Amino acid sequence: MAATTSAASAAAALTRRHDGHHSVFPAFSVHPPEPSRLFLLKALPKPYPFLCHTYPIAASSRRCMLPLTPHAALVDPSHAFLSADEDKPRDECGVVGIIGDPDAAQLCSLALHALQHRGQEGAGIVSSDGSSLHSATGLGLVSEVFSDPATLAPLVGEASIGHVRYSTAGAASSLANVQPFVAGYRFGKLAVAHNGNLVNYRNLRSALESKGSIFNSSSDTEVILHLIATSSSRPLLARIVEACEALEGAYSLVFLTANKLFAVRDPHGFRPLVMGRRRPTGAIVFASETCALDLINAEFVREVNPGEVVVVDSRDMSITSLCLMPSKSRKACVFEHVYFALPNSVVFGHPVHSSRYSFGAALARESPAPSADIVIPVPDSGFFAALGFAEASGLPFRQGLIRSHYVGRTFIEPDKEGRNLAVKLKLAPVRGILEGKSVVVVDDSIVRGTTSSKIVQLIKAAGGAREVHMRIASPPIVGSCYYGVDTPSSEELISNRMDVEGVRQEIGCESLAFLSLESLRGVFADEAHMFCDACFTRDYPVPPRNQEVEQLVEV
Ligand SMILES: O=P(O)(O)OC[C@H]1O[C@H](OP(=O)(O)OP(=O)(O)O)[C@H](O)[C@@H]1O
Ligand SMILES: NC(=O)CC[C@H](N)C(=O)O
Ligand code: SF4
Ligand SMILES: [Mg+2]
Repeated sequence: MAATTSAASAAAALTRRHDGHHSVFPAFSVHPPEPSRLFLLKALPKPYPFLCHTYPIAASSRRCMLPLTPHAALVDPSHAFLSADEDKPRDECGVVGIIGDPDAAQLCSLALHALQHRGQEGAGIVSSDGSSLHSATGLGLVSEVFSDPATLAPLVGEASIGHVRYSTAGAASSLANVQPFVAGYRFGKLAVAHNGNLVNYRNLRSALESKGSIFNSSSDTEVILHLIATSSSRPLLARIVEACEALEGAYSLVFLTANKLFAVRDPHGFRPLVMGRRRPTGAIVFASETCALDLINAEFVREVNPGEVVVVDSRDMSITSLCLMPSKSRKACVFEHVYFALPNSVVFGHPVHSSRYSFGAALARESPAPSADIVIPVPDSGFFAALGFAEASGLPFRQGLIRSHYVGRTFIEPDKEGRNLAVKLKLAPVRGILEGKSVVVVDDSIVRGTTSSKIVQLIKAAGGAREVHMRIASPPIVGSCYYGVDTPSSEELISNRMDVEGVRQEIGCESLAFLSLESLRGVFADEAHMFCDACFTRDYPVPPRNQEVEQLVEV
């Protein structure tokens, strides 16, 4: 009975992803601002709470106007949004910034849709009409948050920033943590969207709180706004740089004011951030991945460089670029290429599909499976590595697992029963392809091993395969990430608990091999030292800071 209930709840939870693949976006039309909407908190019907805000820019008080938007007030505690599946490396956030286009917010929503794979907990857009900021944020997928054209309609203006969230710090289910954040400070309003994670945010927050700052969210990102607001530097650019100098860890940021868009990348360049230009209007676009540029007809111009601040002024569309932060060794996240980014994106100057293909080909050379009959990919992110494996080994490539389009990248269900069902719902074996065969199964990574062990069972029991040889197109994950990927704690990582033979036995396959670290690095050749691979090596470019800052209790 309990199992049935658990299975039913897992199925219900999983199918909530359905809308994400069949969303209908509103036509590109700019609605005139409605004066009655000023300062109007607009709560749309469940299942997802929403917020629409209009912020006057002109405010200039002697004190900073923090706290931030009063999102928390609208959170319905009874609404338990998709809690994250702790079993997976959760995706990370995606950011977008557009300036110089009359359809800025609509384009932003499309770009966020292209970045949906980077975060599915919440989405938001803030626009500027030159004097006011307008904001809409909500929990859930982009298609859910912006399903009603009335949510986008108030987001007028020719500039906007957007965010899709997967939390690294601060509760996933809290609307208060959904970005972009908007804050008032001495010289007006400022919005920010952040991809990454700050390793020293607890210390920064504690220091700010001891000076009187009041925080509205539990997200690390909020400290950035407080640092900017409390900076004594001028102009805003100098405040942003001063704030960033206090940050440790990973941050690809976009900021929006009444008439400026800022794009900033941390000095190591952990997370991607690219700049493009829309062909039809000449609008400047910033996005986490090039797939977002492609969708909105923007040409790739270049990456925002590590440590760089790019400022675009809407009044004359002038672009200023400053490398103001002290230079540090480049440490681009290699896991973007292994798993996170979409294969049609070019990340850190390398096409993702091509690096995944090369990982698979290298794996075939160093760990072949000569007795196997066919190679099958674990969809989606194992696809190109499996293709590379098959072509390098001369084995036929077959689609032996079909992936449901209605189940997202990650899914909820904290208990084992639910997880088993989740894999069953997501992946189905094709018996006609697998029956009686010796099969090489290629996936991009193993985190806790749940997916792999369930796949082996599926392929053998339901698919009728004779043998399963697992090949993983990345090295064993032995360390948690502190730079924007919410991997489980190191104790939960299966390769941190046992050696390859132990993992093989746990998964139940005939053979198991991971790509070696040397081969992973070999794919990037001379550039390998410019990549972070700490989750495979525990060689952390920025030391993680685990110390908890004592919570002060007022008596
Ligand atoms: O060892 P585990 O804890 O099971 O996690 C590893 C699996 O999770 C990821 O897939 P995911 O389903 O998140 O996304 P995808 O559909 O994009 O491959 C990854 O590609 C592996 O298949
Ligand atoms: N994955 C991310 O980039 C998350 C951004 C931010 N640290 C948050 O938790 O919201
Ligand atoms: S630790 Fe791993 S996931 Fe995190 S930034 Fe480094 S390579 Fe990427
Ligand atoms: Mg997968």
